[in-house]
Amino acid sequence: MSAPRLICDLDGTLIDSAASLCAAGNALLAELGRPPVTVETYKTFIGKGMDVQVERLLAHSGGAPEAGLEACRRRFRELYDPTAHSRAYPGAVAALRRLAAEGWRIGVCTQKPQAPAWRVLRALGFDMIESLAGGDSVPGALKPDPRMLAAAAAPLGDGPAVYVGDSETDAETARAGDMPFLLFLGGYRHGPAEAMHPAAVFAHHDALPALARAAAGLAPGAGAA
Ligand SMILES: O=C(O)COP(=O)(O)O
Ligand SMILES: [Mg+2]
Repeated sequence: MSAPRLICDLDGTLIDSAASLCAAGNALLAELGRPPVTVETYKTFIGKGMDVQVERLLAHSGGAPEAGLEACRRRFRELYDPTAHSRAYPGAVAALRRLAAEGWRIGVCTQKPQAPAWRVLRALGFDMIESLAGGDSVPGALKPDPRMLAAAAAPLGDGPAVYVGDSETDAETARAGDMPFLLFLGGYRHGPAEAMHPAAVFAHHDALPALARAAAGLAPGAGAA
């Protein structure tokens, strides 16, 4: 059988990155002479990519400044350091290592541009990731466009594929891409989990390998070999 494939969202699923995004947002606000926002507030801006985050942040803090939205988006990218204040969720690296050792092929599908996404994955020990589709991978497409999921999955062969994410956008992406969806409850979703109709939910990444096997239709403990 072809190797099973696990496609993972990044922010709020593999890494807790809200503090690093919030730090860039607050540095931008400081340059504009505006007061900072809390990480909890910043989490409500996450889900549709960095450009939308900046738009929502500025709308929250008084509207687009004279410099213009595009200039602020560019400045945000310059200020953003994906490795500062980011951490892997407990057990996330171990869960993916375990699946990779069983023969799974693993990719990432994120709204974050590819360069900072690869940087933070390498910095936090996700060396089993083989493919990545980012916000700048498919021209004009962000999740929930299923071309994003296809771009992450295609380099990994043609085995059964499962998508794991944390947000409403991820649930829609999985539906559009016709993949079973596993929902991590500790990320940045904006509403109740039930409304997203996941195949399964988990609160700690220790649970992920068994849920991924079940969602891919594999026997418990079975790998690709
Ligand atoms: O950038 C965002 O808004 C969300 O990023 P993600 O797709 O990695 O969760
Ligand atoms: Mg996410």
